[in-house]
Amino acid sequence: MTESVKFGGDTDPPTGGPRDAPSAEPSDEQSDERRGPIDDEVNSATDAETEHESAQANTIVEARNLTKTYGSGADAVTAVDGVDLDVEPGTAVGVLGPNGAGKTTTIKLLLGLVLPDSGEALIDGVNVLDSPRRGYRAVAAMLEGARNVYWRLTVRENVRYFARLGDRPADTDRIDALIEQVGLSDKADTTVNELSRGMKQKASLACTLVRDTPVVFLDEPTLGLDVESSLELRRELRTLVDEEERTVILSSHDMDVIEAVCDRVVIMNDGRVVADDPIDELLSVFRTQAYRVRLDGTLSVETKTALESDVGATDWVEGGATTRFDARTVRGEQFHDLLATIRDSRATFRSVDLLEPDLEEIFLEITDGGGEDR
Ligand SMILES: Nc1ncnc2c1ncn2[C@@H]1O[C@H](COP(=O)(O)OP(=O)(O)OP(=O)(O)O)[C@@H](O)[C@H]1O
Repeated sequence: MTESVKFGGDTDPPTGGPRDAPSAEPSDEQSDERRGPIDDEVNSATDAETEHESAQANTIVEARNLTKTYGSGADAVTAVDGVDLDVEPGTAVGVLGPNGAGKTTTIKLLLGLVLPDSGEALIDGVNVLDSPRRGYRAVAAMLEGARNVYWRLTVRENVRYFARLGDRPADTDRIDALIEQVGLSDKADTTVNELSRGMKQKASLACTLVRDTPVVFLDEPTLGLDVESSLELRRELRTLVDEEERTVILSSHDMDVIEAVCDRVVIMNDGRVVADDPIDELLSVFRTQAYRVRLDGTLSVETKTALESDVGATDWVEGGATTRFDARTVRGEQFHDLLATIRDSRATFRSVDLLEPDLEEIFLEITDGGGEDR
């Protein structure tokens, strides 16, 4: 969901004035999720009392020992298990993990959409459960793709509607610019239910970004987008962080998106945070350098087997008198061993090129294979 209204793929258009508190989207999670507009929020005096004196002065999103178990007894599933998180303003944090790792539940807990069994979530120092209205003022979120937008409204009507929910409503130019940015200018006056899935996703994104909130949560933002739109979105998200100092927290299975957008990566597995590092550090800690090797000549079966086990040689391309392979896991001095092995063979080097480290390999290594269904 994007934010402040009740969502549904084919819900009626909003008829009343905008409300500025989110509600959970329709789902089978009713017993666990907060429902409906949050009318019971206490007044600002109580808000002040509940305001968190953050130990981390420079933190805009905080999770403190968040834990959530769905179901009970033999059916109990601990989706989130003691998650701590501190996010600095003006950074982009990627949340990675295999299916069922607890990413979406963590985001819903941070948004106050799911009630934790224990722990607390704070946005801009405000406890989102105690003071949802104040917490949500700082946040826009897009969960589960296009379920947040009103399908019977046009793209422009949707974006305009969500724009009005902000403290500083976007003007027509900004609305048009956002619609153009997500590549929907020629569909601006088309009702959302006439759009393709990818276009619905784009409309949903425009609605999320239009409120100019300091914090933006995006769950799988590139799902359903074509390559060009996905690249454009990465640029847009990075601009939000670099030029507007907004904080972006996104979950994605798309490693390229995470690498392109995020300063930091949180990797989850079985409801726990198993790695939380600046992206560069993560890449270098696990860096086994990868090289593409081109040879004149061919290699014996024994040499190939040795290269496969020693330096992760893979993707063999052997044609006539040439050989090409990628050595995927070359650590430090192993590079010299690789050179020596080739020199001892009948082949000679044509070229050796450094390959970019692959975040996906790192992620799979950390999560021990990444779960059954990946
Ligand atoms: N409403 C619910 N009722 C019962 N179990 C749930 C509910 N929501 C999530 N779960 C379970 O909690 C665990 C974590 O789910 P969650 O959706 O948070 O993971 P995820 O990392 O976002 O997964 P994915 O990458 O597949 O979206 C899973 O085992 C899931 O089946």
